[in-house]
Amino acid sequence: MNQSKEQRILNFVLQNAVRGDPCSVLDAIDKYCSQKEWAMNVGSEKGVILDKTVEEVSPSVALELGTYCGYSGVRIARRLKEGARLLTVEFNPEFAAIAKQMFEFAGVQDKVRLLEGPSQEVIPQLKKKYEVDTLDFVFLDHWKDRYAPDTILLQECNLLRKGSVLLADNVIIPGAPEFLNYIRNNSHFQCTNYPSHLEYMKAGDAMEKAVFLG
Ligand SMILES: O=C(NCCCCCn1ccnc1)c1cc(-c2ccc(F)cc2)cc(O)c1O
Ligand SMILES: [Mg+2]
Repeated sequence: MNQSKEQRILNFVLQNAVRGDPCSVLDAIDKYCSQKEWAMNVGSEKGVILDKTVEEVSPSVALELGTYCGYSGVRIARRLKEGARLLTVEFNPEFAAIAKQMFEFAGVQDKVRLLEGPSQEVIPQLKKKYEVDTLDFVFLDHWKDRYAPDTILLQECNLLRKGSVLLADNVIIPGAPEFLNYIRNNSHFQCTNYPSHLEYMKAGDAMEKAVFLG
């Protein structure tokens, strides 16, 4: 049975990166996906925006919606302070299996908890089942038509506190118009747009940061 693209990405990392070195894992994924096969990792250019936001927030508890192969999960986890943790949600079991191996190879598995399932089912479980009080940082990178409903769900579940930071990938390509419309017209959020480019391509993309004002 021939391999999936995601399996090929993982194999390239296992053969070309250094076990326990998150940066070498990120570099290997970026090398493979820019030279061999495009894949929907946030990539190195938008990755810098992600890095700076994580450093700024210095979250104790971070949530990622849309794990994929684990690229952004490794990117976030490598920047977390001692004792901080990342919860990452993936709907697709094949992607989740790849990401789990990616986290272990990168050596960030103790900081990352991979939750398999639809975000609309996982989010309401975060407080009771995963012992979350509130979320300091949320990276949205899953189905683009889920960004707005899941942002509403996070509020309904009292998972955001004054100062919680949301960062959304792909608000230009593929685009998240409903989310932008919702968040930019909501007085409880302070929004900032970060123009960039689609991962590994010249096409324009952007990330949107939204700070919850309580
Ligand atoms: O669809 C994307 N991500 C969600 C994948 C499924 C998430 C499943 N899931 C996980 C948890 N809950 C649900 C995505 C797409 C593109 C893209 C851009 C241009 C193009 F021509 C084709 C594709 C670029 C990205 O950066 C993306 O993130
Ligand atoms: Mg994305």
